[in-house]
Amino acid sequence: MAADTISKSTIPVIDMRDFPAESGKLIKACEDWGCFRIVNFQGILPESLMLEMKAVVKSLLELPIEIKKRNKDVIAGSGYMAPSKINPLYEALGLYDMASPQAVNAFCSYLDATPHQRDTIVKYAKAVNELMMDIVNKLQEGLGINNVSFEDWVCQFRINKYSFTPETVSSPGVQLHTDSSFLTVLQDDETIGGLEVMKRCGEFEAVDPCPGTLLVNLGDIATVWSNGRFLNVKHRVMCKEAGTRLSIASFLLGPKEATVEAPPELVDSEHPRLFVPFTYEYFRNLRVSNKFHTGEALDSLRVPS
Ligand SMILES: O=C(O)CCC(=O)C(=O)O
Ligand SMILES: [Fe+2]
Repeated sequence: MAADTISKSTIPVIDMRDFPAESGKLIKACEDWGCFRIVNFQGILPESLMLEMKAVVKSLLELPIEIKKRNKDVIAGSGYMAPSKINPLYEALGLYDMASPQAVNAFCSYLDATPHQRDTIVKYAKAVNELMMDIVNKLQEGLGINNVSFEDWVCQFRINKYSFTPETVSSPGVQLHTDSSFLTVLQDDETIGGLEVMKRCGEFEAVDPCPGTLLVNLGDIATVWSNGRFLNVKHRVMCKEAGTRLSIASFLLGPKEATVEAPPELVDSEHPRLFVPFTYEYFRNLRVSNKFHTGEALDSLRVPS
């Protein structure tokens, strides 16, 4: 797909087959927007697998609530989220550590998944992880950084369902937030829109559906790792039309045990280290226990100036 056939929206579009030519545009997208759409990644994640995964997600989210409730948290907020007072139109299932066969097995067993559904989840997780590694390597090349390995970083899935009706038009689907992750690969709905990203100036930009492409959002950990260069994009979902919106978010969270810190290439006397090193687990607990949704957790982790 050619980059210039994509939507009216001005969100940057990155052609994954056109590197290093797209490198400057990729880094600028991370700095100015904290998000971008990617095209031409089908060699890693074929469209047929994206559609198959969407069908699996749809049937899992249609299970009776008693079954969905068996998908318990492994870390704060990683399991089933029922519709709530704050987000009554929204529910989600989650799989923490999608690269772990035991974690995938537990998730599938609790939800009585069929062998075909399990197989699709495993294939999708592997492809999305490979795509994430491709993206982070392109980011590193763009910044002139070598040798940082992201292989042991934990990945989490969240599959989201929004039940929109004519009566709920203009209501929020999911409240304004940043992702806690380094980056999020989002397979959004093919037809039902509603996602909005906040630009640096504070205005919202609608992210229109664009089947066969993926949206990449940068989260709080990207801001820390890039020593403040990358924007942790704030975003929300609004009900714009009646219909069911289904999205699949795959989060590259942080290292399993090591601390998150900017690589030395991004730190010098003109760019002093902005954040103290911390583990992802510490950060996640800080965010969840204080109900920090839009990056406020980063404030208390700044190096005193
Ligand atoms: O459903 C969407 O499009 C957005 C989901 C999202 O922002 C998230 O899961 O963090
Ligand atoms: Fe998000």
